[in-house]
Amino acid sequence: MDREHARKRLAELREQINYHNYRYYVLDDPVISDGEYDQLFRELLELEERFPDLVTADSPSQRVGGPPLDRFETVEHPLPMLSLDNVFSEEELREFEEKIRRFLQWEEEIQYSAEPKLDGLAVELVYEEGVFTIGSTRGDGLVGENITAQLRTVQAIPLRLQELAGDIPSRLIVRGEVYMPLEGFEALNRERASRGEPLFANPRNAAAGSLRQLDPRVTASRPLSFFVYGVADTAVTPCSTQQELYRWLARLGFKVNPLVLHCPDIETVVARYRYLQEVRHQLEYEIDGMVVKVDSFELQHRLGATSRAPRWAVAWKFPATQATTRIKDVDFQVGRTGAVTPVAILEPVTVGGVTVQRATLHNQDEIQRKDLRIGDTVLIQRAGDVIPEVIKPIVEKRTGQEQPILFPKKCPECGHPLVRPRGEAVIRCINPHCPAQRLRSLIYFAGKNGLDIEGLGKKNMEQLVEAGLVRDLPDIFRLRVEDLEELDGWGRKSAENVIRAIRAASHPPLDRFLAALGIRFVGEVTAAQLARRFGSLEHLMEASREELLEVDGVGEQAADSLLDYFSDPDVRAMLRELQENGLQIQPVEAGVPRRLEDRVFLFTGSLETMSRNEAKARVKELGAQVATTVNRKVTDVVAGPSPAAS
Ligand SMILES: NC(=O)c1ccc[n+]([C@@H]2O[C@H](COP(=O)([O-])OP(=O)(O)OC[C@H]3O[C@@H](n4cnc5c(N)ncnc54)[C@H](O)[C@@H]3O)[C@@H](O)[C@H]2O)c1
Ligand SMILES: [Zn+2]
Repeated sequence: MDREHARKRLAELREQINYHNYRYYVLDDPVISDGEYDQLFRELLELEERFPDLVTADSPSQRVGGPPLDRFETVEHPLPMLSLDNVFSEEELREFEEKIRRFLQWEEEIQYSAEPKLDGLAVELVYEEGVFTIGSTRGDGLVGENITAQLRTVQAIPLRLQELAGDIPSRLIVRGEVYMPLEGFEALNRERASRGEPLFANPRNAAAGSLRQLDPRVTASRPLSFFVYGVADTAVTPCSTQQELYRWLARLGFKVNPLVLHCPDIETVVARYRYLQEVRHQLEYEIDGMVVKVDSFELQHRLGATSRAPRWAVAWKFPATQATTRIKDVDFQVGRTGAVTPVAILEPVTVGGVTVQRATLHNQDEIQRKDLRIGDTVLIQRAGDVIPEVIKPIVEKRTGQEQPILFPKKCPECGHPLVRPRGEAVIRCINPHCPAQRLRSLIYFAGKNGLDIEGLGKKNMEQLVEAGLVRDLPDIFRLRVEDLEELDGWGRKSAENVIRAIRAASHPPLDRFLAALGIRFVGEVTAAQLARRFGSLEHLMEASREELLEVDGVGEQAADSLLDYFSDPDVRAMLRELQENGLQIQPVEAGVPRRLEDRVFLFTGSLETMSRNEAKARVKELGAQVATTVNRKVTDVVAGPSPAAS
């Protein structure tokens, strides 16, 4: 690019970034995702590096955040509150260390503090003689908003420091992040949607919007919390490293994030990043990366800062989880239980390295609450293995050409009229012979949560159904090697393997078999309780409504669903046929002691002697429940030997 082009592009970028800064920092209502913003910013930095004389004083690269809102009084920060430079790969992290080494002419190992990068809002808290006096936002780094009254409502912020720590400096200025736990964020957005108010794009914007409320009572009603991560001036503390500082601050009564880790070298930092990336979706709050800080205060002082960020710290961002794209159309999918789920067909977009073309819209109510339309530009999110979802429309991008999303009246698979049972959010096809439900029941029955028949995954099952070899569950047990080996891409060997796997899976214990049937409202846990209470399929099929309701975990809906299911003559015929074709259900000893009842397990990392799925099945057999995220109900955490697990 020549100079003239660069000048033009830079002006464009500055204008765009300033607009997005305004949407983000002032309105708490961004119109692009953080990942997209980071790309613009990166392009700006790269161009400015190539053409240093084109850097202007008002460039976003020279500044922090946005101006304070004039509805608040301002607070001048005694020492500037800076941003952080970003890195996006291990290579860039190592360059960061190299730069430090050159700057300091330092040969020895550099020690670090590696910390979750909390996705909230930076605040500064001033304590005079141990008493909280002034609290402010970062603002533009030099001047922030006075939100003392609002911050007083945040329970995790101590109003008075504990004196246990010995001498407290007469004036102590701490900094940290106010954040909104995910559960509270989701509840807040649901509430806002039901009142027709605009949704927050993420917990960060929700936290910022909640803190910058003129009426502190509104702030008090929002679930905010706080983690401390530094002080303005380390010289007033008795500490000489970041780690000592955290221990000291904890003794004063501050909440320090439990995942902060002291790293003796850069290798440990890298391992820690991988670890945090693995557990991030199990945390109760959102993190968008890891902050790496040089541990020693002496080195921090020698390194100093630029006008925008300290040289002794860097943010290593996680791959993005959000992006913006357009809803081209909406598809309606019929699930195993007949539920009809609207799925947005998207303009393909990459999120964290994966191309996303579809996202769930959940149900009609969600669509209405979020006010989504075909043609809308939307913010989407793909977090972990979870199905991508549409967070909200970007209303600013509407052209007037958007179309409402209309639900079909008839099942897209079988044409049967759809119904919406009273009190339910979903619309269903209740035709028990609906082909969509059949196929999905078959897939579920043979899948991981069912009999787990190796070689009969989704793809193969679809092929068998298409070839007319399987229509209903009993057909699985009628399959012969000769039928399978003829199929496209099979052959003798794989046919034999699958037949062997079917035979091996044909003696399931009653609870497993029940779960595999995929009866509505009867999940694994309920299936296990039912098996234990009734012992055999015959007894269960004869159970009355009252008897069913006596079983733990069986409510009215599950009881009705079971009665409906077992009273259907087609189902009875199907169950008989299954057994005639070689399926032998193993009775379960009624009333065996269940040693882990009332316990809730959480597994993280890979385990040594069994797979995670195996371990989960094991504890469930013993009566425990399994959680997928850290929450208050969890009683036991089983962590695999991840190198840096804390
Ligand atoms: N979507 C948009 O339109 C838009 C617009 C502007 C900014 N942004 C987002 O904001 C970022 C820039 O914001 P920024 O200047 O606040 O920088 P930043 O959020 O990337 O990093 C600095 C901030 O990290 C926070 N932080 C969290 N944990 C920390 C810890 N353990 N130690 C120290 N600090 C910690 C602090 O609040 C600090 O101010 C962008 O990279 C982008 O993700 C998005
Ligand atoms: Zn149907």
